[in-house]
Amino acid sequence: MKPLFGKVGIFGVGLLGGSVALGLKERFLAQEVHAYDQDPLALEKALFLGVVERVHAGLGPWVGELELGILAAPVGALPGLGRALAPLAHPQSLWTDVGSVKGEVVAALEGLFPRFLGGHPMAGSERAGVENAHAGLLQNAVWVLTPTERTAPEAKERVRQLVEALGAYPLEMPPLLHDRLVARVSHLPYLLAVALNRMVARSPERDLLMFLAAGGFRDLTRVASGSPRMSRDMVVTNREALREAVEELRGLLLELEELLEQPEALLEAAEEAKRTRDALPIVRRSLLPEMHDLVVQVPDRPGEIARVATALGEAGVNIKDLEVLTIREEAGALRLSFATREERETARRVLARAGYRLP
Ligand SMILES: NC(=O)C1=CN([C@@H]2O[C@H](COP(=O)(O)OP(=O)(O)OC[C@H]3O[C@@H](n4cnc5c(N)ncnc54)[C@H](O)[C@@H]3O)[C@@H](O)[C@H]2O)C=CC1
Ligand SMILES: O=C(O)C(=O)Cc1ccc(O)cc1
Repeated sequence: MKPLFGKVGIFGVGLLGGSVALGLKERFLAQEVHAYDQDPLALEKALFLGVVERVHAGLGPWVGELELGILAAPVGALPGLGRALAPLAHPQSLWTDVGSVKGEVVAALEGLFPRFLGGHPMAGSERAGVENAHAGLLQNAVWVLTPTERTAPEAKERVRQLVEALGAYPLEMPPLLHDRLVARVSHLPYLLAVALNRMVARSPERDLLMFLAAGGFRDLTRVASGSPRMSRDMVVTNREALREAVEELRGLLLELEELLEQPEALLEAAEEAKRTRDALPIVRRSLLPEMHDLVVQVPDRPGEIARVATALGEAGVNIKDLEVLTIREEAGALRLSFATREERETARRVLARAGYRLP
């Protein structure tokens, strides 16, 4: 059977580029996957890890052989990369990107390639580089696509096919709406993570603070561990929308500061926050069908996940998703997801009988 695409090129083979390449490979979606990166070490790793078939340290005639090109370098590098690629690209070739910001990027790229559609997979991790890439990163992820009046309908159809074939859910919206929304749910949280870490780093009590930082600080600041260059480009390129979001947050913080003198009103705010947070479907999997979660406390020692999985397996209960919630060193918790309420209740009984604590 013929794969969905002929030769595919990945431009910037880091966490995202590598994950797309692995998805193409695992699902037999491309005849051959080529990669270009400005960092020779990234290319070496991509080849060594078997993420792509061919690597190129420079752009050249090989680009003209591609049916599909995917730009996966940091947002600030995308327009320049596009300008270097456009004269080499086949006129019929299809182009897309995975950049975290769409307005400026789409405006720059859609003028360069006759068949272009901007994209942004809402999936990621706080680890950078191709060595952390895996196809599962994109599976079940919401993948925003940002067509404009200039987008060729057939280009849109082909990129949608790509996204669906990679196991993700395409969601269309205009580029600027995308930027306003992700400013609030992704870029502002990143900036906050930088601010919180900066507060600790600059404190004369830095060492003590580091020692005391528990789950809350870690959870809230996780995204600061990602690629600094990628994240810096993301917030700078989306600065207009982000400024608005920062302004909104500033107002909210002032409001909450005042509520410190009104405990009843603050309790209401806390309850509202809990309702909102608890209603998030499943973090990073927002358009998935409803899942039924169970959190189980486990001692931090070898074999615990296996014991939980075996107990459930023997009872015929299928675990659909699993997340390790590393809260403390001596104990942690697992979030287990099941397809049905019945399976979750069976799991609850099985694990309680096996002596596990279910908070
Ligand atoms: N990290 C994440 O969680 C997510 C990132 N994105 C977007 O994906 C893109 C890539 O980010 P990551 O894979 O996380 O970063 P990364 O740092 O893991 O990989 C970026 C790669 O691009 C290469 N690169 C930099 N400048 C280049 C240039 N001018 N030409 C060719 N290659 C170049 C780097 O050497 C590196 O190998 C960014 O546009 C980012 O906004 C989108 C969704 C999630
Ligand atoms: O790890 C996470 O949860 C993230 O939120 C990472 C991330 C970084 C950049 C994006 O454009 C999208 C997601």
